[in-house]
Amino acid sequence: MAKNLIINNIFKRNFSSTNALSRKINSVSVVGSGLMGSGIAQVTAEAGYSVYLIDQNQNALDKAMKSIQNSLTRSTKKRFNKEPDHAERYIKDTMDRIQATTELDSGAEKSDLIIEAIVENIQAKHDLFSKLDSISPKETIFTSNTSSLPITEIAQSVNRKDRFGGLHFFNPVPVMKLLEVIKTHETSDATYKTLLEYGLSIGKTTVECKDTPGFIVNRLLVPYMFEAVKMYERGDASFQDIDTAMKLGAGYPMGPFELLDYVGLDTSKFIIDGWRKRYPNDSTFQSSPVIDQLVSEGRLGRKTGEGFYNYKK
Ligand SMILES: CCCCCCCC(=O)CC(=O)SCCNC(=O)CCNC(=O)[C@H](O)C(C)(C)COP(=O)(O)OP(=O)(O)OC[C@H]1O[C@@H](n2cnc3c(N)ncnc32)[C@H](O)[C@@H]1OP(=O)(O)O
Ligand SMILES: NC(=O)C1=CN([C@@H]2O[C@H](COP(=O)(O)OP(=O)(O)OC[C@H]3O[C@@H](n4cnc5c(N)ncnc54)[C@H](O)[C@@H]3O)[C@@H](O)[C@H]2O)C=CC1
Repeated sequence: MAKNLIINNIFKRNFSSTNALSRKINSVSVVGSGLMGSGIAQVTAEAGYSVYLIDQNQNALDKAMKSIQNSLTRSTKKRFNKEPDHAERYIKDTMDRIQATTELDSGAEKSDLIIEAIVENIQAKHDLFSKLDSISPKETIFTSNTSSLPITEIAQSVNRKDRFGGLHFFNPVPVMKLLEVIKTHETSDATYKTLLEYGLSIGKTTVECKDTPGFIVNRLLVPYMFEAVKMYERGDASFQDIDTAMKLGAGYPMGPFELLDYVGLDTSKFIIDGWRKRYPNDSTFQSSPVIDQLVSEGRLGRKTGEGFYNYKK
């Protein structure tokens, strides 16, 4: 009941403010098939869209398709508990809706919506979007799943600034219910409405965000996580005890170090390095010698089997 009320209120708020017509989305390209892109492709395909999952790296695509299959197996086990045939068909139908490819053109030429989930680097994102701008139909809407870069800055590389917004998902995408939908000064009402509708169609609860640093969640979460790292680096507490304290004392599902490993230490480093450059006088974003060291050793967290914790055992 309470959940429906919240969703209804979100509907009212979202749709009362504009008469703009949204655009129908049939086909979605997700560029970047890592941790986030694979989850975004999965939930989009589960909602019935036809999905192109695009990556420059064939191994990453193979790994993504395996992880989607595993995730679907996990979630359908409970959902279709007494109907294993339904579960099997659901998984097959969902997988069949996803086309994995290294060819950017093949998806971009046919998609109504493109969701970018590549590495957190402004130059890489600019290079990608300027290519996409030249090959995609002019109506196609572009979005970024960036954790920390301003959407307005990413959109500088394209002409269609009215058809550009942010769709910020949370990890693990199939489980986390929130979707931050970001509007820049140039995002049109029709584009924004389409993005909100897409979010609801994949079963997420949407929140409306301005293009402010870290949007809502990361503006609060990133400083907290880096305070935890500094506490550990000062020797005030072990990282294991900080995790235990925040789980049992503050009710978080994961402690900050477990979460850093879960997000990926490379991505976390990209975020903090980027914010330090942008806000050089803010001590919150000082570099972390411990994270720099782990990243230089290739210990990137769960995805490599080791970060603060060891997952290989
Ligand atoms: C600079 C610093 C860095 C900044 C970071 C910025 C990054 C961003 O831009 C934004 C982000 O994403 S921040 C990260 C947000 N995510 C979190 O905080 C996750 C916290 N952890 C959790 O919620 C649970 O531990 C979690 C849900 C993960 C696991 O829950 P449990 O510990 O209870 O474990 P399970 O019992 O195994 O799972 C619970 C239910 O979830 C299902 N599940 C888990 N993973 C899944 C997956 N990958 N695919 C499908 N289903 C999955 C699992 O099956 C289970 O379902 P039920 O059996 O139905 O309950
Ligand atoms: N890891 C997390 O918890 C979250 C990350 N994000 C954001 O999502 C984006 C992706 O993050 P992750 O999935 O964690 O990264 P990841 O490192 O797991 O995956 C990135 C993928 O992009 C591919 N790639 C890189 N450049 C490419 C290009 N030019 N064309 C095609 N593919 C390319 C790589 O081969 C790799 O497979 C970043 O912007 C990150 O900030 C957002 C929310 C949560």
